[in-house]
Amino acid sequence: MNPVLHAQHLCKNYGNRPAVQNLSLTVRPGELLALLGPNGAGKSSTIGMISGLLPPDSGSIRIAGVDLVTTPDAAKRRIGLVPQDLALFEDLPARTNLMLFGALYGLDRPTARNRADVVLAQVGLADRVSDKPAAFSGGMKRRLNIACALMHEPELLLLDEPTAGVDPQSRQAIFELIEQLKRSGKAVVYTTHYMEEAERLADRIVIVDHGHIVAEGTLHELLARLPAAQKVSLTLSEPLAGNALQALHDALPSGASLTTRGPQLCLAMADLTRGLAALLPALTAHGVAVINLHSGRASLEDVFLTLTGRQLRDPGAAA
Ligand SMILES: Nc1ncnc2c1ncn2[C@@H]1O[C@H](COP(=O)(O)OP(=O)(O)OP(=O)(O)O)[C@@H](O)[C@H]1O
Repeated sequence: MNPVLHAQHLCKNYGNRPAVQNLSLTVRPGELLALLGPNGAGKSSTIGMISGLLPPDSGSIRIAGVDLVTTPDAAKRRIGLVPQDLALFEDLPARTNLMLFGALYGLDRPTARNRADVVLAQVGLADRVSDKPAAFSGGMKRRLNIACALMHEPELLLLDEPTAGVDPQSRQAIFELIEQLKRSGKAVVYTTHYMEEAERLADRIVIVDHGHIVAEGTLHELLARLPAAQKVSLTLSEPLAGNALQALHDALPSGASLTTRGPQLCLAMADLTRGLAALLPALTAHGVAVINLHSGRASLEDVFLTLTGRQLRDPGAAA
């Protein structure tokens, strides 16, 4: 199947600051590619370039075979952009909002009206056609924002952090909508810094950091790059002092990876039983008790940590 998005060697600098460096992406019909990275990684700049809003300094972008740089109008008709910041007219009814977007994409009035009702049903807002976004919840506004991008039936959908600030119920509705769009053959690029979203929705994941691709593949392929796909998380009675942490590192067999965040301690290694047998006595020796323990498989967070030595998510950020 020919790719809907074929972007190659994209570069973007702001002044002297490189934001995106030699980044290439390919997405096929029915495929969702998650662009995952911490704040400032270059996700929005990438979306800006592949939506035709931000000219790349270099590189090429083809949308369903159409060159976005040399024939922007024809290429943009195939793209639906859902920007990170809501782009809605708060005091106009939902259907009017959609019809305005339809007009922007060149739909005539009867077609725009029909499409508005179709997409409102798709995003679960069929009973709110005459209501204004000003009276909507954050999640409902997000869903209407997505509906706007679907008016002209684009082949490529670009979603820039579409669940920012939404309640769990709307988040679930957005996930189901995206899965339905995928099934209908849309190609989707989805930026997020929530690894759980990438794990749930993505067919392929591209992890970016400082404008570079640091890893890409399916979730399975990315996890397979880790030295240990199993881990155990412990909640301690108190955070470890620096010397205690060093002592734990010294006590562990080689190949073990130990990370801490406040009173949370995470151990990953191929043979967890051997690791725990060394770790637990060392904790006791430092007078630290274990108040909770659970084991699980490694996550994209661990992939990022292994590749960059840093955490994907700002430890202070809300989930
Ligand atoms: N208009 C701009 N002018 C100057 N620098 C910019 C501009 N937009 C982005 N940057 C810088 O480019 C880099 C990449 O930013 P970008 O917004 O693309 O990242 P992001 O991964 O989308 O981040 P976030 O998750 O916070 O939205 C950052 O260092 C940012 O400060």
